[in-house]
Amino acid sequence: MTRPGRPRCGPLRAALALSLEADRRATLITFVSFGLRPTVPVVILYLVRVVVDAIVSHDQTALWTAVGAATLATGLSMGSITYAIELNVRMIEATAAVVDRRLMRTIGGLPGVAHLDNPEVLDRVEMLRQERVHLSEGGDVFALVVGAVVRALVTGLVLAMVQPLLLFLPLLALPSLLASRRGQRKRSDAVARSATTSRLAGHLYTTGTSLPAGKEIRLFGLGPALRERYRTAAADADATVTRAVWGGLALNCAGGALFAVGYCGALFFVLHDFARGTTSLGDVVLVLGLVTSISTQLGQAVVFAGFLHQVLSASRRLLWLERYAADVARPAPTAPAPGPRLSTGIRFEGVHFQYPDTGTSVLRDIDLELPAGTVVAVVGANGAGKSTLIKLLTGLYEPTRGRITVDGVDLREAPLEAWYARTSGCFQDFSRLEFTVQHSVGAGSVPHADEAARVWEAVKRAAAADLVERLPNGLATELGASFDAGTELSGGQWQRIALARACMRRAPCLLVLDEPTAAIDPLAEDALLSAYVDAARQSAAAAGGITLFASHRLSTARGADLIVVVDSGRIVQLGRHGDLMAQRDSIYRDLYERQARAYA
Ligand SMILES: Nc1ncnc2c1ncn2[C@@H]1O[C@H](COP(=O)(O)OP(=O)(O)OP(=O)(O)O)[C@@H](O)[C@H]1O
Repeated sequence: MTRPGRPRCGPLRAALALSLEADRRATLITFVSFGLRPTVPVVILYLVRVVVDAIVSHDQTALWTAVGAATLATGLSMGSITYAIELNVRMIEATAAVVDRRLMRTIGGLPGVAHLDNPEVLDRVEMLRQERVHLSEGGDVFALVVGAVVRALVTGLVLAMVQPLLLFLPLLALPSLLASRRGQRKRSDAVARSATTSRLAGHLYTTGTSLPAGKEIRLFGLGPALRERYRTAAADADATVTRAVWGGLALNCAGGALFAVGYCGALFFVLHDFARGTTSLGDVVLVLGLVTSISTQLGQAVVFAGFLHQVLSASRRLLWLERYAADVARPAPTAPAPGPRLSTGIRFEGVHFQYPDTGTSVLRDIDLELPAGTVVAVVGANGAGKSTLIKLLTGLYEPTRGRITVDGVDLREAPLEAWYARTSGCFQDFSRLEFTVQHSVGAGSVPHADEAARVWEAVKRAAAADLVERLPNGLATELGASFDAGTELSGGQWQRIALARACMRRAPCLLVLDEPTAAIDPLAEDALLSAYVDAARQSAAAAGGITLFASHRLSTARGADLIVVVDSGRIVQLGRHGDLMAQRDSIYRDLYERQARAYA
């Protein structure tokens, strides 16, 4: 597993940069406002001291000047708060959107999909999903911390003016703050330790509340078992974190007790000075007010320090993920981008493949030549390795050993994005993109997604015109439950939309169709497959394109130029239908005849 190197900037800077990127003006105003506002109560207490001393000494000018200044400070503070809070909320919302975009970009930018199989990456992504909110509050929390620090400094300064020894009082708050920091560390370590269990609990929750799983949950009476498994997983994750929180609380209490002793000492000290006549009544009022407010400030500082810790640990995770993405990025390509036309074809040379963090190879000793312009069928039993072969061909995974070449160029050396752009496909676990039909299909070629004529052409090539014509608003029909009045489609209808999406690129060098008709009725299946063979021939003529489909139904493979029979991760037979049927001890013929009898 790749270990990311050191990030280029610290977590605090990274968190602040997010707020500034989201809304610079709101962030700066929040800093100024939240940074200065906490000093207002200290200033007012100081003015109260002036008022008290002015009353004692009958100094009318000082009295009314101080009352006026206190009124002005309170008014300004009250007047500005609504505006500042409004901007603060705006800053948090805008930052949340920036964080989401960053996460989508980072995760979407990981080369291929192998990293999304990595449990450590999945755990970090899951934690980041949970902690996104802390990242969006980074600017806000930093402003609160700055405010607390400024207030502590001003309080210390004012106390020192009365009696320099009182300056030590705020210092007694330090152990409490350090204890809180340690407690927060324990908590976030516990969150990291329980990430896998939390991920499992999250999966169980999503399964228990999602529409697709709802049918089986009811039919099989899975609800109670699912809830019980969720309860156990959530309780496990929670117990780990709760233990850490209790440990942190004990430390906090010890720190708080130390401060309480100092607080009592300070009160005793000032009252003693007043009794001796070395401080004024105003000083006593001032010190009593400030010392009392220090305990509130301390409580706030502990909370803010906790918030800051959450922001920093979320920011560290984001930096880790970004660094990881940068470290696993493919080296600059040394081969040119594949051209628009395939001349010789694609070759597998001694390819082995093993999924990340698994001990077994699912593809072994694959040597295979797919000539340009051919229609290839990959057949085999469940788990034989058909989909994996397709994922390697499209560059979504890299071989663990051996190489795949396109017109003689090793795919690892070619620019991956350029190869993606020359391919198209419909995967077994195709996406149900809940957009309008136009955009759900058009997503197959983003530059042409808004061109209705181009989208219709793809819909027709996927033999899905009858489906789209029957929808209430044709191409403008909104699909899925994400829309208020979205049209829900059947499984087969969604697959036709996914197939139409695969047809948006007119002449790809490689078109892969993994079980393209699995959810489609047998009558439509025939029409669809002939449409594909026609399209494949056109693509072959235009771009030397290879059309490769994986299927369990061997009858669909009959017309292919090449049939690849895969069994337990190895190619066991290769050839045209007639040749394979004619071979002695042919696994293909055996399977074909058994299927023919079963479907007869
Ligand atoms: N993401 C993954 N991580 C680990 N193992 C995987 C993953 N995907 C597939 N496998 C394993 O790889 C093997 C081949 O799977 P693959 O999906 O390629 O088979 P298939 O021939 O397409 O099967 P089916 O006909 O059922 O779709 C299986 O044993 C499967 O358990």
